[in-house]
Amino acid sequence: MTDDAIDALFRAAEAARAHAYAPYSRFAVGAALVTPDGAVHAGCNVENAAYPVGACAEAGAISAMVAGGSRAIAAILVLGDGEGLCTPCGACRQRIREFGAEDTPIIVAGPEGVRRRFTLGELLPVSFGPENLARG
Ligand SMILES: O=c1ccn([C@H]2C[C@H](O)[C@@H](CO)O2)c(=O)[nH]1
Ligand SMILES: [Zn+2]
Repeated sequence: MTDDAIDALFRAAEAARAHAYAPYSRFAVGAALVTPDGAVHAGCNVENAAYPVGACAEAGAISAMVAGGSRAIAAILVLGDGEGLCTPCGACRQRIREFGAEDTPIIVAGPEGVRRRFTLGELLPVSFGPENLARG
């Protein structure tokens, strides 16, 4: 990925994160993904008074992608907060798996910029995906 492409994802995640609804955790997250044809979709976390009903930023970005007519993630960037790495939770790794590939970049950022790059294969090894259900 070019620096410009990563920059565009960072800015989209930043804009989405500004709208995060996280009154309970006070941990705002933004996520932005790019499809193979270059479309960028973003999402933020949306919490709920019934805590388990809250949704992650990555889930929002993926919903926006599917609603926009795309079904492939070329790369995804997650922008969190704090000192640590805001890597996608287990459920979101599986959500990314549905539309990604082993080598799909998952870029973890903080407010100051990119912190670390992973691939989906690193974060979700030996995964189960749509191919497992393919019938010949
Ligand atoms: O990758 C992550 C990690 C956490 N969260 C959200 C879920 C919850 O609203 C808050 C604290 O876990 O951050 C995300 O949206 N994405
Ligand atoms: Zn998640």
